Amino acid sequence: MGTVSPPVDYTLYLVTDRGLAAGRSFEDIVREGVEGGVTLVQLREKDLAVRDFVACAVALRNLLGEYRVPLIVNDRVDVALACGAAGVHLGQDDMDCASARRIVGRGRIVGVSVSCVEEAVKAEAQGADYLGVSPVFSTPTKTDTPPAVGLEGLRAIRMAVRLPLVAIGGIKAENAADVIRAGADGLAVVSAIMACPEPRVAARTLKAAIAEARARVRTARIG
Ligand SMILES: Cc1ncc(COP(=O)(O)OP(=O)(O)O)c(N)n1
Ligand SMILES: Cc1ncsc1CCOP(=O)(O)O
Ligand SMILES: [Mg+2]
Repeated sequence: MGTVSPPVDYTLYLVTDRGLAAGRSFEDIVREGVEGGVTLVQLREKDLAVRDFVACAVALRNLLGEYRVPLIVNDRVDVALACGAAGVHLGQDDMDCASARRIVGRGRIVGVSVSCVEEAVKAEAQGADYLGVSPVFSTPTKTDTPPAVGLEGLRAIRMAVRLPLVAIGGIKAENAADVIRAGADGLAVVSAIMACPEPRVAARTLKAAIAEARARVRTARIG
């Protein structure tokens, strides 16, 4: 398993999509999300030239540095290294986890998207730091995905691996408790914060839902 210091808080993971900014400043949305309780941010850019991707990543890393919130870069190991990000997130069609680990070493986070037990077990064996269980629910934000794994699929992956699990896909405050109960350590969201007119409130609401669900899980374990 990869080791990262200091420990990463996966509780509320904001994955960016500037297409959802709707005329607002992308940086302001991220800032408000962080002020509302986002604990980790992933820069997800699909259309930027690599030079612009790096520039954007450096700017975001500087912004997040004010709050001591780590930055993860989606898809690109080179961009993650170039901007001094805390880590990189890789899907099943991106660079494989073992190769990425060889490049970034032990001091950076490598996250891997998984949608079944087999992928989860493999990513754990290859040294991933966390898994993005993806998608838990189908979502208009990303449609080129495997079928949604649902709460049952998430539970099965929880039983199979020890790594922190971040649930992504269709996560909202309304289903946050179910997802935490099914075994997620954290929730990753795009539209629930990026498309919300009040990102600070959205983050706060999600954070409260997670805290309450965790407290209930703890109580149920004791009782
Ligand atoms: C936390 C997290 N989990 C899953 C994904 C999806 O990654 P991937 O399958 O590579 O798809 P793209 O995001 O690259 O379109 C993610 N980005 N973050
Ligand atoms: C990036 C990504 N990977 C799997 S689903 C998804 C999008 C999640 O978006 P939303 O939180 O708006 O459902
Ligand atoms: Mg990817």
